[in-house]
Amino acid sequence: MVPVAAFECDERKLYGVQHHPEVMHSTHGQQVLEHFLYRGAGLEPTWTTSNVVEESVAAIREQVGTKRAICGLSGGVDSAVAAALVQKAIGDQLTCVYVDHGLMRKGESEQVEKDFVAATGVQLKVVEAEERFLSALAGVSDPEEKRKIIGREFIRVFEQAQAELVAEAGAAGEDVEFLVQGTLYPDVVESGGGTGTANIKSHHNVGGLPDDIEFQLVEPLRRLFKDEVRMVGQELGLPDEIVHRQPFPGPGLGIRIVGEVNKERLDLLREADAIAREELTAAGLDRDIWQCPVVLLADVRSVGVQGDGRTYGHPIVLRPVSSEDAMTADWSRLPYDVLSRISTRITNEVDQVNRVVLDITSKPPGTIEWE
Ligand SMILES: Nc1ncnc2c1ncn2[C@@H]1O[C@H](COP(=O)(O)OP(=O)(O)OP(=O)(O)O)[C@@H](O)[C@H]1O
Repeated sequence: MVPVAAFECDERKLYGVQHHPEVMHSTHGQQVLEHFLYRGAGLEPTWTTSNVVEESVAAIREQVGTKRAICGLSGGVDSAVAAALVQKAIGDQLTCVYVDHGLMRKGESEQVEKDFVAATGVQLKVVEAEERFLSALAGVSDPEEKRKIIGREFIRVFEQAQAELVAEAGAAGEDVEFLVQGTLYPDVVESGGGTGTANIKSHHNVGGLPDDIEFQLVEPLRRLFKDEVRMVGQELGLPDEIVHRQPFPGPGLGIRIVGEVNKERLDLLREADAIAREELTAAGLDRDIWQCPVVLLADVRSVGVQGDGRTYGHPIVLRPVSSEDAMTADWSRLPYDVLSRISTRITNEVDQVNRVVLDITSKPPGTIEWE
């Protein structure tokens, strides 16, 4: 971390550094970089969230003009912040679409439908599609099959909503030409840096948005990293639950039920997951863990004893992990008393669950999600 050489060059000093000051755990890494940029290279620290917001708003207005735009909201940070920025720039020229597939966690649809709308004033079209998704998933337990079905249904539903909006706007003599995407800088790098009219991130869990769409993209987060996106979200006054949401897969709880997915099982899992999240938050652990999938082993039963009787119920798995980038992960060493509270509450409060187990596998070999 110590500078190993300093050259005179163009009246400014260039410092050579021996290792990776940008990596979060490098001691004094931040200081070394600040020194290099502000003193060595003579740059000014002008990056502030309010500058970023101002500049993005101006750029979006310039790009979209008087046309209309749409944006799919997933409940995740990226699309929420992207939508909030675009809303700030062009107001009611933007319409957001939220597909409620019935696979969200407890309270998440309300966060999008009520809290996000209240914080931003955005126009939102909600598509209630729970029944459609659940009937498409009926009888399916293979994980890949589930993902495909959810992705396929999502695209169909989204396309339909999109077509309706385009038709409504057309009837009013307006054009919908833009689609807002929450593409971040790492996505840009990953996909080779190109820009243009579509090729939406192809690694999407949900299957992504349709790739034959004829919209121009508005991607206000293209130059930001995740932590910067959260800062911008905060600056825009978005609810904490959205800004600090941990990663959650597009197919939602559909891939956290090992076995067939149905409403009853989803409700059980929603309860168990809500308890785990509540206790982790109460213990102040949200920022220490990367995410904590809660999984229902619907195809497994074990014997238990609750009250006066014998039970034959399902196990719930807790999968708390620590990670920097989700490529590798380690299981989080959560305090025993926190684990104990979660276990006691889940077995007491969630019907048909008589056992809570902890997943202590790192990634690799185990993935973060079970399916
Ligand atoms: N339920 C949904 N309703 C409407 N749009 C959605 C929904 N789920 C996903 N999308 C759209 O598809 C994009 C990709 O979905 P994915 O779940 O992979 O998101 P992501 O890349 O993790 O970003 P985010 O943080 O926005 O969720 C989202 O950014 C959003 O625009």
